[in-house]
Amino acid sequence: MIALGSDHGGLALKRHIMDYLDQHQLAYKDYGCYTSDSCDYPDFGRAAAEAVASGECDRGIVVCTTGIGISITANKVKGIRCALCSEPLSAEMTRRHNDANMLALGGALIGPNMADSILNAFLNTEFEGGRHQRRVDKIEP
Ligand SMILES: O=C(CO)[C@H](O)[C@H](O)COP(=O)(O)O
Repeated sequence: MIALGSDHGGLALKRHIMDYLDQHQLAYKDYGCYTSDSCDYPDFGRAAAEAVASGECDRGIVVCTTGIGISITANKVKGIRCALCSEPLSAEMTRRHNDANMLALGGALIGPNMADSILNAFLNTEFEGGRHQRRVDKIEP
């Protein structure tokens, strides 16, 4: 189960991501926002991140205009490792090395084809463990 969250600036890309997940028969829960009315990204980034941290969802994907504010928000939740990615190699590497459990995207920066490439990498790459597990264990204060 994938937790989704966005503000108004990420809503269009989040809707594209929902289509992608539907096409790949991957289940998701949308923690808002639900309309294009101006809203506050921490409300929805935190809700999605808490769903991942609690185990209710396995991974999360969050979107705001730049992806920055909503990734900062998600990373304030204990247990969340949210990676802001603008190309697929970063998405692959953050899974392999950081065991990222959330992905952040910028709705104004990422087109649909690039989003699909990033999603393919994020959702289909396994954590390598080993020395990377030791480092991930040191992240939480
Ligand atoms: O990217 C964001 C945060 O990092 C927000 O989407 C952005 O700040 C929203 O701005 P506005 O209210 O002007 O649409």
